[in-house]
Amino acid sequence: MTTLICPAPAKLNLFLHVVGRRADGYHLLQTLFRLIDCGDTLHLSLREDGRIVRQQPLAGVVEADDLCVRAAQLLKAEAGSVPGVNIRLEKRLPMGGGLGGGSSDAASVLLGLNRLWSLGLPRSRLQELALKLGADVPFFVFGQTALAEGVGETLQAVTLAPAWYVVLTPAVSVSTQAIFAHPDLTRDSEIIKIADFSEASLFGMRNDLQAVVCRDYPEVARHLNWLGKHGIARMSGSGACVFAAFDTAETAHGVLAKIPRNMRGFVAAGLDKHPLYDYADDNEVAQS
Ligand SMILES: C[C@](O)(CO)[C@H](O)COP(=O)(O)OP(=O)(O)OC[C@H]1O[C@@H](n2ccc(N)nc2=O)[C@H](O)[C@@H]1O
Ligand SMILES: Nc1ncnc2c1ncn2[C@@H]1O[C@H](COP(=O)(O)OP(=O)(O)OP(=O)(O)O)[C@@H](O)[C@H]1O
Repeated sequence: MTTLICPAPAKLNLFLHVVGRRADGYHLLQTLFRLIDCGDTLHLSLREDGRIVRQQPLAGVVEADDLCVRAAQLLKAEAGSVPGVNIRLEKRLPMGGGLGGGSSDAASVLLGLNRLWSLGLPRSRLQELALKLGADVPFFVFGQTALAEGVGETLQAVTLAPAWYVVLTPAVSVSTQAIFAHPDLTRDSEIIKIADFSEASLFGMRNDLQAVVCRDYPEVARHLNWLGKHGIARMSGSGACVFAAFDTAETAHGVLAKIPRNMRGFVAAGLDKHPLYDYADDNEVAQS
């Protein structure tokens, strides 16, 4: 049986500013996404009967809501007749962790099936489909460090220096929807000119979701306080995970080695390209 093993790397939001709100309630953001070399793994095996089958349960997520299954169904609706697939997910990323695990799984299914089913869809079309699954999914299909605007669908590639991140994973799950709906959330950060962005300006930036998450989840505040003693600590996405960047792997591992016994975390390197980047074509003509 043909099986593709597809990594689904996590992301960090190196900053995240909420700059407005759309009529439909979705928030307008400016954020800097970076992939890291840690994530879930998907096993996609070709079936011959056209069915999309999830091979293991996922805690708290019924099959119809599973972003992996929804991504495969979306691609099937786009492509028409397809062979079918068995989807097995090795889940490592915390759910509701702000690392984009579910979004990355969905993007890896889109990219993986584009290859497994020989669809030849261009990246631009896969990004449009990705947005139907969630605001973070287009970034993973884009597959490079990116400044994002809108709800996350307008993406511009940027180059960053190599970095190693200490990521702490508080044992709480934060609902993205609840944080964006929070009455105390500030939604009026000044819009930055993307052309003016430089890596040095990251120091003055923030995650606008962090204050409300810290108020409702003291565990997130505790992890930020500890990490803040060793570097510039910030929350990723809508939390709960927090991170700090270091110039060398050794420094990052040195900090991780000191974490208190009642905290968990890992070190991951910044990734410049998605491992499945080549599974989508950037040449629009390729589709015919
Ligand atoms: C916080 C981030 O992770 C930053 O990258 C994303 O903005 C969230 O992206 P995501 O997890 O893919 O979120 P979605 O699944 O699209 O949205 C979950 C819920 O969060 C709210 N939501 C999400 C994104 C956004 N820009 N504004 C919102 O208000 C909406 O109520 C939505 O129903
Ligand atoms: N395959 C999947 N993996 C993880 N979560 C899924 C999946 N399918 C659906 N979900 C739902 O999506 C929710 C968000 O999961 P995810 O792991 O992407 O959170 P997150 O890291 O906080 O995301 P973000 O950074 O985008 O806010 C989960 O709580 C779960 O209900």
